[in-house]
Amino acid sequence: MNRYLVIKCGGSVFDKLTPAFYKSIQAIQAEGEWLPVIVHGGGPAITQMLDKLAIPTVFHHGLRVTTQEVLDVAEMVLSGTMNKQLVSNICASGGKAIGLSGIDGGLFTAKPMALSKLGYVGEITAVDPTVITCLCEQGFIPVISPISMDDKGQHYNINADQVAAAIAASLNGKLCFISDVPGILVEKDGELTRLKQVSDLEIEQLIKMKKISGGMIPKAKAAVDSLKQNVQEVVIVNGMMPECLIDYTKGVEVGTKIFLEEEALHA
Ligand SMILES: Nc1ncnc2c1ncn2[C@@H]1O[C@H](COP(=O)(O)OP(=O)(O)O)[C@@H](O)[C@H]1O
Ligand SMILES: CC(=O)N[C@@H](CCC(=O)OP(=O)(O)O)C(=O)O
Repeated sequence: MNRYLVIKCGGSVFDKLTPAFYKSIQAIQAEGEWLPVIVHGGGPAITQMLDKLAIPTVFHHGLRVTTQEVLDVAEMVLSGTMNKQLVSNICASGGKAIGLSGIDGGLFTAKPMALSKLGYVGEITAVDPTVITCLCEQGFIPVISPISMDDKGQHYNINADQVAAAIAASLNGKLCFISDVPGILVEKDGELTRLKQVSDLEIEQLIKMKKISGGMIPKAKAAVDSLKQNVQEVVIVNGMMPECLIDYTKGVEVGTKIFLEEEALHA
């Protein structure tokens, strides 16, 4: 039984996470059943810094078009401000957190994404989780920024949901996306309703029908990809409910659970 719980903290919810949330990460580790590993984003903070520097922000299907100057800002914000803030928040709540990016310890490598108009947006080519397992075994909580490089040393900006999926797959763990919404929402009788669970095929349809849009597109796709790479379970939950993580580890139904239709048929 593999015990890694990868928790992806979205930039959308970062400012709203309370000390109770960070304490819950530390409590999960102390309880002993799960080894927490944090992957974080920081999209809104990158956009804010780009605005300050009068550099335009362009997104294509939920991914940031990344020129060299955008890459410099993304790395500064993600591996600098965001990563250290998250590490200090966990440490202040009693946990022993340590910050890393894909570059550190050769954690994950990247190549440019096929869509050339995205610039220095990377897709992951390999993950070597050794540094994570070593840190977790020593009682640390790794906090990972989604910046990496290729074999020539070129750095890339990678969507944090994709990084979380690849890390969870390499650890054969569970994956929990913490966002600013209670899960995947769809309109039902004029009201936005949370889907308790949703299959890969339904996600494809919802994206086609534009009922899943913006940042939820890479998240939903990363969730499906991770299941195809043997991640045990994936949920999207609301970080504004600090008890959501503890509830999840106790088996309480929270957020939206993603599943593969094919596996459900054979279950
Ligand atoms: N069907 C949907 N259900 C829920 N959120 C959606 C949906 N379609 C688009 N979104 C948007 O996706 C956002 C979450 O993605 P994103 O902002 O990238 O979050 P994060 O920073 O947590 O990765 C939500 O705040 C919401 O605006
Ligand atoms: C290529 C790409 O889009 N990279 C993201 C990396 C940060 C991220 O994913 O942040 P969230 O989790 O807050 O969305 C970006 O530049 O915004």
